[in-house]
Amino acid sequence: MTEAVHTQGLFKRYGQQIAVAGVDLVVPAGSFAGLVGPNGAGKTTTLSMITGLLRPDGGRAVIDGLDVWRDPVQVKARVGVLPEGLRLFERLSGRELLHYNGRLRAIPMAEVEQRTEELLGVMDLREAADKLVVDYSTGMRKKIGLAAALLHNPSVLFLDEPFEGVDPVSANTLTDVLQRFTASGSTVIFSSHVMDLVERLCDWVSVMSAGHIVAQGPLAQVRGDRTLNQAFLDLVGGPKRAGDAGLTWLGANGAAAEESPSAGGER
Ligand SMILES: Nc1ncnc2c1ncn2[C@@H]1O[C@H](COP(=O)(O)OP(=O)(O)OP(=O)(O)O)[C@@H](O)[C@H]1O
Repeated sequence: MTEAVHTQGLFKRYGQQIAVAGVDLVVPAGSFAGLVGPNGAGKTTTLSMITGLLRPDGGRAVIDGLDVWRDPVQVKARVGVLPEGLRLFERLSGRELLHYNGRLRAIPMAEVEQRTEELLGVMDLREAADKLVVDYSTGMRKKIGLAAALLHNPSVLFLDEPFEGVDPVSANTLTDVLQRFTASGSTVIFSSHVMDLVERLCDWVSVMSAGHIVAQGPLAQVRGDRTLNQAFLDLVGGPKRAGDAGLTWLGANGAAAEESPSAGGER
């Protein structure tokens, strides 16, 4: 198995809080891989360390055989990233943003222009191409961010919650683009909370909980004879029943209103 990504003992601490507690993540080349885990499991911190955005306190991350923190320039040429809390140049139009990214990547201008038009078309952003990014909707921002991440044809694409805020039609478009991308041997790694989506798209899954990888492998192996959602709940230990947390007062409006003297019919 050729590995697109692997990490060894990746570790990050924020004060007393251990966010990532020695993660060995493996993703085979050509996979459509899902990184799943509950809120606060350490997914974003892990992806940030693997993509060279956040320096680990320990361990190493390797992409296409290159150490992310020793060969940062070579690694960054090979990866595309759609990070959480995407920051874009708001005063550029969508088209200008893609041109700018292409020039940053030293792609010849004629090539940049051709790729830009194709990506704008596929993402259904042609009509909005000359609009400033500041005026884009959440879903449009995701799509232009993904287009920017794809423009240099990376070998590995990292996406943090790529489908959040994206309408179903656009989500289908994004899915098509990403499936075409992996079919040609490139690798997609995305984090998500939407188990149905991960189950539908991914052939490889890594499950994180409390800073650790608790399961990892081909989808069929991680899922077993359960749905991925059930496997996830079994692995991370959920769900908590609302009654356990109290909340006896919640939703009692009708009953309270009937019992309340001020609501009664005595006048
Ligand atoms: N900059 C920071 N400073 C302090 N603690 C942080 C910081 N970033 C993350 N953490 C903590 O690290 C842990 C992992 O956070 P992270 O954002 O990686 O989780 P996640 O799995 O991506 O969560 P979510 O699904 O909610 O996005 C959490 O406990 C979080 O509070």
